[in-house]
Amino acid sequence: HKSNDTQPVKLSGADVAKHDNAESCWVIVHGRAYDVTEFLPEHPGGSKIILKYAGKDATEEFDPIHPPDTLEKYLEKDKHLGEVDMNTVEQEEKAEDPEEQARQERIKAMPILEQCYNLMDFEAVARKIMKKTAWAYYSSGADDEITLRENHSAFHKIWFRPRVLVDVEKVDFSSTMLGTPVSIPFYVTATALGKLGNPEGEVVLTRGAHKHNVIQMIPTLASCSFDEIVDAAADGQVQWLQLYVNKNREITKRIVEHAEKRGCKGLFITVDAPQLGRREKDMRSKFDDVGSNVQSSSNDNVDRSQGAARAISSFIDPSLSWKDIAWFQSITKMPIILKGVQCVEDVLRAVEYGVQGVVLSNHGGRQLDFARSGVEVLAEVMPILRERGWEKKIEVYIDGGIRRATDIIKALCLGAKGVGIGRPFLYAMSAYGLAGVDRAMQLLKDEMEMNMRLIGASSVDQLNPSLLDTRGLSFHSAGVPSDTLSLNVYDPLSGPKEKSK
Ligand SMILES: Cc1cc2c(cc1C)[n+](S(=O)(=O)[O-])c1c(=O)[nH]c(=O)nc-1n2C[C@H](O)[C@H](O)[C@H](O)COP(=O)(O)O
Repeated sequence: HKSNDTQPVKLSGADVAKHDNAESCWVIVHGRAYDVTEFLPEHPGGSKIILKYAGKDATEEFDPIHPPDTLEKYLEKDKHLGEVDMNTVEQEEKAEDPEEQARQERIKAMPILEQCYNLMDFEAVARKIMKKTAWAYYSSGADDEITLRENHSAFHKIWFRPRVLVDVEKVDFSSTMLGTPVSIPFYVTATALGKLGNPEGEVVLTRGAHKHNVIQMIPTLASCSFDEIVDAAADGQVQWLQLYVNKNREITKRIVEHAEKRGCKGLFITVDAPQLGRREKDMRSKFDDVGSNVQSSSNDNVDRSQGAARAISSFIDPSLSWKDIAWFQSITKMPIILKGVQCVEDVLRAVEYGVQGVVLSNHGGRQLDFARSGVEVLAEVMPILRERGWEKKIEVYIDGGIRRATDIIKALCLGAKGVGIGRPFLYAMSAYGLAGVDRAMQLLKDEMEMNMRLIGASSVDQLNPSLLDTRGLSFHSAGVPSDTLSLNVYDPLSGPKEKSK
């Protein structure tokens, strides 16, 4: 399309609308048209979701799931059809969606930020005001969400043995992680699809992490591109990379080398997700979102019924194993940390393979249900590392269900170097943007100072196992099922007989 003054003529909405089927499928993203006909069968999210926007503007659906450079990177240049005159594109009449109207009303009535006094308050607000699909993706855990809930309740099985008459006038809860000084021993863990909750996505977390001098772990499956997230960091701000290992090792090598070149100070290889877990809230909401036609015999070659998670993770390599560690050590100088280790045997192997750290984690309860909480595994691991004199050989982190500074203190008393926090910052960002993330981090710092003072510790190196009573930690008390049959026929003891009349 060239006009006589060699300015490319923009495509019209009508030009694009003609290509609205599987035989010829054009979509508009950010004002530019793309021919995705040949790409349809390869789309990890299946062809149906693209065909829903065939001949139309797909920007709104595209943005939360795809980093902005996706089309640049993965769609051949001859499929880039050029600019569209957006004035000629018919904007979809959004059918009045009562649920969306109700959500908008809830947003108008949402509490002001100052009404949030702890991390769970952000979850309460987010649950009310987030889009259903976003809430479903962030909040869901695998299967019956037993581990999701156990992550939080495990901390309720640990009690403090505080010491008194310790001078706690000055409390310093700063620490270091992989050699980087941090203001408080938590980091923002990797959580995918940040733009589902906030249109700016992960860069909001970058700014919050900078403001509070904590580390951000950049997710492989971020909505923002890796470079956008690194560019959003301030000079000297430390970030780590969370890596899902691709079946195509060349792609993985490129990602790791690029991350090191851009200054990442840690490579966190996710090892608990050879396949992403079945998160049923996410799956259900995905059905509503694209209509149940996905249920029909969809000819796409990807099972989209697994919700967003499965759709975006078909590249992950389930063959990853201990023999690959040496290869990673050969392609990067970054410290290597295995994220998602869940028993002491694998921590000992990690030490033997020479990695610098592990995160004891069950992926926020989103992977194997009935996996134990990170803090319970921590209590299993540290005494054995100490027994072998290995506790200095490796940095041990935990994540999952950390919602209070007392959770952080319990982890550090048991020997963790620090903790990762996921959902609370997603909810804070989704409800209140950067101000929300800032407040959430500050609330944790305020709690940390008070609780360190009350436990009788003025710095994190004073936190030790003697300050805890962990005897209840490994009990997973489930009520004995009631014995209904015999109860029904059982003849209870009867008390003293009344006098006969
Ligand atoms: C909440 C959440 C967690 C995800 C996450 C996405 C969300 C919305 N995603 S996921 O889509 O694949 O499951 C990732 C991810 O990209 N990579 C990863 O290593 N962990 C992922 N995690 C796990 C995360 O890094 C922590 O292990 C977990 O969030 C800690 O639990 P809390 O959320 O309770 O703090």
